[in-house]
Amino acid sequence: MGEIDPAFIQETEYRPVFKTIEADEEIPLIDLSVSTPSDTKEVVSKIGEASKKWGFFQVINHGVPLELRQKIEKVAKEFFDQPMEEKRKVKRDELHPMGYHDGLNGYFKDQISFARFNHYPPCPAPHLALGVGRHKDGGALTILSQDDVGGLQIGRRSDGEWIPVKPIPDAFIINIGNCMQVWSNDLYWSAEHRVVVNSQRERLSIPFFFFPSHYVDIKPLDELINEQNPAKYKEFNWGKFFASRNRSDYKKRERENIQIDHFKASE
Ligand SMILES: O=C(O)CCC(=O)C(=O)O
Ligand SMILES: [Fe+2]
Repeated sequence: MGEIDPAFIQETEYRPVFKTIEADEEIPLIDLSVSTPSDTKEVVSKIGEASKKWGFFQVINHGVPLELRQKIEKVAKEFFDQPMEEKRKVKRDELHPMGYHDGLNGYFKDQISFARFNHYPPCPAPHLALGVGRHKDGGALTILSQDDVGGLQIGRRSDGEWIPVKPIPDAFIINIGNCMQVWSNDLYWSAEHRVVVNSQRERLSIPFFFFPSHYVDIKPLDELINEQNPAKYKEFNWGKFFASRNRSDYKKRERENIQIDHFKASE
């Protein structure tokens, strides 16, 4: 285990505090197996409640074959086990904010959704650093596969307390992104989250970010808006919002990343 890259060292106020968090609450675990219409109704209602209260939930019995997931994890591990100079060839930088990116022969021409492979090596100073700093996912929805190591924490909607997300074998974590929060006019919540690291074990996670097409303009849905519930956001263009977030990821020390709060109607 070598030196810690200064880019990962957090300002004092953002460093993780390793107190034992009494898990007085956890994000909901939702079983997606249904056999009757009333089961479906119940699942839909649980997803709605979880999206309001937490903006995060885990699902089991999702229908994605375990072997497929294991195959993807194996390939990811092979990639991260390569020498650093090989991996550097696909490094993200300001000119190539997406790093290595496969356009899949244009099959997803208007689609800008993508999967990311996050690798967190053991860290010599977990109390100074974060694997991923606090942020909200910008898109519509994220589906995250994590291994059994743990480290993801989410800011509870009610009080901002950091709550760990327990690894559950073969579950997927689903979280609401910024677009969904705006479409629902703040009914559903795009929760802040971060990743703490540890000095013992490496960790792998694979989020899939569902994004609208770049030309889509985002605003609260008309059917949710009325005099009692006025639009809480001004319209903004998703492609521009995303591009600007991507660029400012590389300047985070100088400038705050653009957030949906900047489009609040009252401002
Ligand atoms: O590694 C994780 O558990 C979450 C990563 C994450 O939040 C992200 O890539 O946006
Ligand atoms: Fe995230």
